[in-house]
Amino acid sequence: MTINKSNKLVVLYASQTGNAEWIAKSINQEAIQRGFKSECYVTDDYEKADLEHTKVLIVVAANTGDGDPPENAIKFFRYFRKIKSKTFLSHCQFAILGLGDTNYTNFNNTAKRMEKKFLELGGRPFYEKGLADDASGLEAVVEPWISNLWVALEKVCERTSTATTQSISATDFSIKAMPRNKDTNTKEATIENVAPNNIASTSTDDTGATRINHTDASTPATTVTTSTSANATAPIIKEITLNDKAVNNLTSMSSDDTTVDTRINHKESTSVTTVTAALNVTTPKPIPLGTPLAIDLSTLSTITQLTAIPRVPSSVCRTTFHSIHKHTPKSFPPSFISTPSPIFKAYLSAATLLTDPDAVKRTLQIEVEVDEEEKETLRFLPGDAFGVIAPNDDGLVRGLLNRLGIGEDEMHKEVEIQSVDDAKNGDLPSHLKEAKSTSLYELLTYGLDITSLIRKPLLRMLAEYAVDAEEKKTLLFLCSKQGLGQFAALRNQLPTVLDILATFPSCQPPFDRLLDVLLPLQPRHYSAINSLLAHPRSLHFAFNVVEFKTEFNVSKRGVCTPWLDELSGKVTERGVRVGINKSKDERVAISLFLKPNTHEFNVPSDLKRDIIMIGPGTGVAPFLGFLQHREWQLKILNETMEHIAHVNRKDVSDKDASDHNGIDANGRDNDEHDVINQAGYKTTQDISSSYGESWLFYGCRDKSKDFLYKDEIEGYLSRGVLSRLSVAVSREPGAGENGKPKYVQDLVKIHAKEVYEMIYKKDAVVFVCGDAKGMAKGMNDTLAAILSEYNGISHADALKQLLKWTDEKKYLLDLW
Ligand SMILES: Cc1cc2nc3c(=O)[nH]c(=O)nc-3n(C[C@H](O)[C@H](O)[C@H](O)COP(=O)(O)O)c2cc1C
Repeated sequence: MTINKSNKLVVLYASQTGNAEWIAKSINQEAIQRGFKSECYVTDDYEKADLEHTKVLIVVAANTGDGDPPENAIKFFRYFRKIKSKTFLSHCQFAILGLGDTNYTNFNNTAKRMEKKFLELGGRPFYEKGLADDASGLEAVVEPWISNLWVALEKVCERTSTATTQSISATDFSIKAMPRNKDTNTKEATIENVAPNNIASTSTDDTGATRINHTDASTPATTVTTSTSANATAPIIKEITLNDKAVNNLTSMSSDDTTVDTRINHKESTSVTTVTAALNVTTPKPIPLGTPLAIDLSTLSTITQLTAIPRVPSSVCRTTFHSIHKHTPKSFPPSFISTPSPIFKAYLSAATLLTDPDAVKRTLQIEVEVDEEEKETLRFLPGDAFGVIAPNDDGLVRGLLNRLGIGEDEMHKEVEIQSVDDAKNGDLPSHLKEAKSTSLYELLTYGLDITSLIRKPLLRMLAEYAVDAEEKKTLLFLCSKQGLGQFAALRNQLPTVLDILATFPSCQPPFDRLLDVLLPLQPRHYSAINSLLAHPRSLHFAFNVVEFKTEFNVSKRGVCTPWLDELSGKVTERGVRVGINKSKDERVAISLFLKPNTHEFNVPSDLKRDIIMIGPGTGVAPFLGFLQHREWQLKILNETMEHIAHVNRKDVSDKDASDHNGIDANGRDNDEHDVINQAGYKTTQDISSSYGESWLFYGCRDKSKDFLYKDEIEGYLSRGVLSRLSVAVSREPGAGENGKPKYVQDLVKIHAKEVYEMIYKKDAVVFVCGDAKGMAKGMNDTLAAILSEYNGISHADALKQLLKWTDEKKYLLDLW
């Protein structure tokens, strides 16, 4: 069937964290610039897109969870699931760009499912599907896919107007190779204008400014950057003397974001000297300046042409200052934050350090509590996920705003984010649509991701603002095909936006341009690890505190976990539960929301169901909740049965179950008769013969330092709530040799036959919780190998069987 060229194109996106939205909108804008009539919608707005009449469709689709569609595509999938007509899309030609990550078992599942469904409904691809991989950098697939899309699109879609061109074309941008006038391999940054040989020492004064004192006494001291912390109360005294070697070998210096160390970056190598100065620790942290990054530019002078440079991101956002007055937040957290369920407040009530202070990772359990009148808000089972709204680091936010030339007063003024084209407010990125009453400080604190992997659109935009020709060239190089390796090396340094700006000091972009290219700050997700049956007003969760040094010895920290660690007072004693009992006015509130668990990674309601739990490291945490829940389920069931034995049935049905927060033994709303019926028990004796078999596979590095919840687990084992425990210790001598297990998958392999029998003969549910990158994939392969061996099926069929079990809730994964 021939289809006449369409005069309209629809671009849809399914996006969880903003990448797919950004890419889809860029495709849409470029299509318009190229003269196509294009419209862009989120997948769940399929009605607006009028798919029944759309002849040319492009979809950019990301994933979340374990190959699940993003939240804004769930309605879309539901809608399509119901459609059975094989000609529903026969009028439509489509192209799909998937954004996935090969660290996950179900790589690009959303894009693959979409393609399958579109084909079933008669749709025809006009351009081969692209499957980008976040593990190696989305750009590697996304950029060529978009570059070649236009040729394919010409064949199916009419241009309705003449194409407009940008000053720099998308491909084959040439620059004249210029001899480099500096022989350094790294860019000079914060002290660019100071001759390195003329530096004797640097000092930071009480205003937070860094001064460079010169060897030549006649040269007055140079002040590098002045950043005064508004609330600085005590002086910061910091004097560093550089030895000759350091001075001659110096290219740049920077103040560390977190430790207030001064770093000296060297010319010849990527090594960095860190000088820690005497510091009055009671002083507020100075505002960071960012850390200039090492970039190997040795090949740049040999390149005559840079190709595949992306277009300059369109200008979409405009900040409007509404008054000279300070913004007074009307809600907390800010209303521009959108979450899948209502945000509620819980108060920090306790913290426990689960690891030895010497352990490689610091693992914490945090407990938060809601007020008595709010306890109905808490509806979850152990294993259910919830999100935490965490702020970006205050210093980093101020540092970035200062770097952009925005002072203390201005950063707190009342602003609204609008579209540059007033008529097109719908074009605003989703996360800024509700930013109608906020401040620049609030936006950077809660709305924008300024610490995650940097993306080329940021560099491409900055290139437009680089006054220094060398910097502009470097930025374009990093965006180009020729600079792919250097871009990856830059990313590996895990720069913040401030670090990027410190590396390119001549760039002074307007704040609005950052809004155009930065993705939304994401809530952080954790699994609930307690049972409401045991703690009706509490939510407990455990995590590793993300703080580490990069290979360049630069300190890095996560957004949420160090914040929670600090809020809870950085507890130091292992295994001691430290209560945080503050008065009502002084309590520390955390903003949370419950996240519907699409896979039902929860303890089965039937106590007799056998379960296999596989959770190394913090992956064990929800299983502690499973065991706690089972123990309490039994306790409640026993109490209830006794009650029934003594009271007549009518009285029982009237009884208020409020002893347990009005929830049943499964943690859900129910009355006690239902509970007993669901559990399938008839008599008290029946209940006490109770638990199904439960087997926990756990893994840690060093039993003495990071065996999390050791006492609790052994307690469950001794009380019969847990039937079996197998532990792999990866850093034990001989681990991984001569059949000695190193990881949990090795343990499962050793017990292959018993695991198989439990799964097949006893219909056990298998739960896997933990790292998606190494463990979950290894475990999936191990389980497939077991099925393949004992069932006599191929490995591919075994993998299919596991997928089927996931659908049937018999093999459940909670991965990150
Ligand atoms: C929590 C989480 C789960 C993910 N699960 C998968 C997955 O199962 N399969 C896959 O291919 N990619 C997975 N990804 C990778 C995303 O699809 C990828 O990072 C994509 O760029 C995100 O695009 P977005 O920002 O538009 O949501 C996952 C990413 C996250 C953060």
